[in-house]
Amino acid sequence: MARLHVAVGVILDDRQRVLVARRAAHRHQGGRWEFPGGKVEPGETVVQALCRELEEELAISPTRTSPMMRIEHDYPDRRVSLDVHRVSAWRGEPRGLEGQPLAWLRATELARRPFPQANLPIIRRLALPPFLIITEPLAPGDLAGLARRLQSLAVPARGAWLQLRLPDWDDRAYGRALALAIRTLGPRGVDVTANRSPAVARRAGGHALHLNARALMACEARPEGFVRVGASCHSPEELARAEALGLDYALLSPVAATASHPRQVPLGWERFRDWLGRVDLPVYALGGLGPEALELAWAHGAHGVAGIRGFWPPRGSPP
Ligand SMILES: Nc1nc2c([nH]c(=O)n2[C@@H]2O[C@H](COP(=O)(O)OP(=O)(O)OP(=O)(O)O)[C@@H](O)[C@H]2O)c(=O)[nH]1
Ligand SMILES: [Mg+2]
Repeated sequence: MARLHVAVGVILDDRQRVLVARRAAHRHQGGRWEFPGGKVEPGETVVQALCRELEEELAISPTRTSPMMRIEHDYPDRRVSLDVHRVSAWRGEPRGLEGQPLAWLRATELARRPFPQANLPIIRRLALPPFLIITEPLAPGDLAGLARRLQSLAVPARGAWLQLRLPDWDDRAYGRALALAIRTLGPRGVDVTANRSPAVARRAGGHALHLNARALMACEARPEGFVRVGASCHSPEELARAEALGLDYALLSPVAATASHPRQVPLGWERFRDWLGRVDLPVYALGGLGPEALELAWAHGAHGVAGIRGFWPPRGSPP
């Protein structure tokens, strides 16, 4: 059975909602929801096919696309290869030209609708927000200062999570900081990831864990008891280890020059794209980048942007 090559569009608005459509009952995987798209015709590139399908099905013309992932899936009656691209800008107002119902859904809402089995990796990937905000250095034990900084955080409309990175704090103070961050940011929709030993993270109520490159390379297996585990990487070997351990994401740095690590040689975007292309893992670009770099990061294969300075208001500015 020949594999069907399909161009699939993850159409994202500026609040990170995704446009989905319901497939007509009589079609393959009928009645389920889908990301709009269709078969790549002979002689077409994937992006050309995607643009044609979105014109035919939704009356929109994509003006900005970026590669997101590729999925091979075997149904009992059909083998498909989904070439998934983000669509982050387009001309026109989407309409269901084939009479198909449409809906704009947040990542958390996708999981509640029936999708074809092949789409599950897309839905899992969209559950990771595009921004990962890392805490700035802070005087050890200064919980009041941390509370003020967390209050001042302007959460991007596309969604973000926070990595609590306080390497100078001892375990006891770190545990209190983690509990405080979860309490403060949880209600604002910002998930908090601990950058500490699994035991300290668990004791403070943390459910997501981040490993630095040294901890990653020392790990024999994925740490247990966390809904999400990721790692900092600076080389293809470290990325390969993160993938082999079954981690959920990686940070790859430094993409550009940074004030916090002035002696490290930046990777540049071309090497960044080359390295992340060797693994099947969502990778955040880190190093000298702020939220404005998101489209550039997407264009180079990244899942999103991680950073410190570009995400926090200047110190001393009004809350
Ligand atoms: N468009 C789309 N197709 C998907 C998704 N997930 C998935 O398994 N598929 C499968 O990919 C195949 C091709 O998609 P399609 O039916 O949209 O193809 P098309 O627009 O060219 O339609 P046509 O068959 O009416 O010519 C179908 O077997 C479909 O079940 C998805 O999210 N979007
Ligand atoms: Mg279609």
